[in-house]
Amino acid sequence: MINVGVLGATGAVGQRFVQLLSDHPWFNLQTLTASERSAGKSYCDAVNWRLDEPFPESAGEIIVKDTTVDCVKDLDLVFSALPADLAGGLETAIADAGVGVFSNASSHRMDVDVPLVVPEVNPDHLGLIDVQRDRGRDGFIVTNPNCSTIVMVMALNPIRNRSFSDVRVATMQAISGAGFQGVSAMEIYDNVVPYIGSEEKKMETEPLKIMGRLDGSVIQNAGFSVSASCHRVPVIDGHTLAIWADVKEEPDLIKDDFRNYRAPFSGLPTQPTKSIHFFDKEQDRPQPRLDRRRGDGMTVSVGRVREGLRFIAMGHNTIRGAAGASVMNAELAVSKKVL
Ligand SMILES: NC(=O)C1=CN([C@@H]2O[C@H](COP(=O)(O)OP(=O)(O)OC[C@H]3O[C@@H](n4cnc5c(N)ncnc54)[C@H](OP(=O)(O)O)[C@@H]3O)[C@@H](O)[C@H]2O)C=CC1
Ligand SMILES: N[C@@H](CC(=O)OP(=O)(O)O)C(=O)O
Repeated sequence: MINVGVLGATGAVGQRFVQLLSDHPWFNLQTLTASERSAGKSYCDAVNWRLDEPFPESAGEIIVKDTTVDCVKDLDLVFSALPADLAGGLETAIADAGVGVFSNASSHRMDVDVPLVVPEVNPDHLGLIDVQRDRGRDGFIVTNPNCSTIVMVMALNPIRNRSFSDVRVATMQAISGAGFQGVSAMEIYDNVVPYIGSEEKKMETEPLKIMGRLDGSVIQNAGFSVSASCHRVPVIDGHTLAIWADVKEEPDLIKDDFRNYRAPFSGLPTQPTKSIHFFDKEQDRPQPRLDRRRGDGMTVSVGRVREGLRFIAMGHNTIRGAAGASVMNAELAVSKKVL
């Protein structure tokens, strides 16, 4: 077993990590950290459990620690669900101390030697870990993308060999994406908020790195551009995206791409049987309430493929878009014997 910890274990993403790791076949969940407000309490007393899954009793008696390098330096790896303003310095220090860091936070995503990985899309980018090691780092940092970006690149992946240069996307993002303190009921009930800070820039830059090519020790960005408009809607979990791409081929060929898509590997514990669920006939799918739990929250659903090329993609933002993505990245790294 590989000994792991979760940083920011009491938050929206941290709770998902604890849920996914409390009974994991490869990872032994040893350490949970949060702010000094939670430190010293048992996890069951510190956390306000808000997931639609039973509380994992095996984690309940773990004493939550303040988030420091010292309290995780003896672990093999940590999963980070820290706020981005804290994650930058702490993740660097933890990786330098010899621990593998799998992070959800945005702080290191665009660092030139840090892989920004979606396992089905760019597994080879884990090769950047060697670049970190070559410059003397004992541990390493691997990041996963922004939750809307993940859904988009998963949906573009089956058609990546069709040539496109211009991608446009409008998002309808769930409330849980803003974290537990993020959006008040007065703001979101009976409403749509057409602004999510920094989200559009992330969606316009991260996909180019993820779908780029690892050339020696450098990522060559993909050769398309993205224009994004991001919106918060009154949905608890599940980000829905309307995507336009300037693909020339007929929609029937593109439907075959989605229908026939298979992940390039199999057997990781968190990997869904189907990475993409394609709605061939139903005109009113995917929908977050009906489709977000497909593949235990790890499947991205695609539908309404029309000429243009226009289609809809939807995925669970705190599972496929965050904690599940990071756990699967770690499983991929273990399977590639990176640890
Ligand atoms: N929500 C989502 O869908 C996604 C989130 N992310 C990223 O994941 C990260 C976590 O997001 P989310 O879970 O939504 O955030 P939350 O606000 O729900 O949780 C924040 C966590 O960080 C801890 N924390 C806060 N301040 C400190 C501090 N000073 N020192 C140590 N720990 C602290 C909190 O502990 P305490 O309870 O003690 O305050 C809590 O465990 C962010 O970087 C976010 O951008 C990425 C993709 C998707
Ligand atoms: N901003 C995203 C969630 C998030 O925290 O993303 P990032 O890790 O890129 O800041 C949302 O609100 O749905």
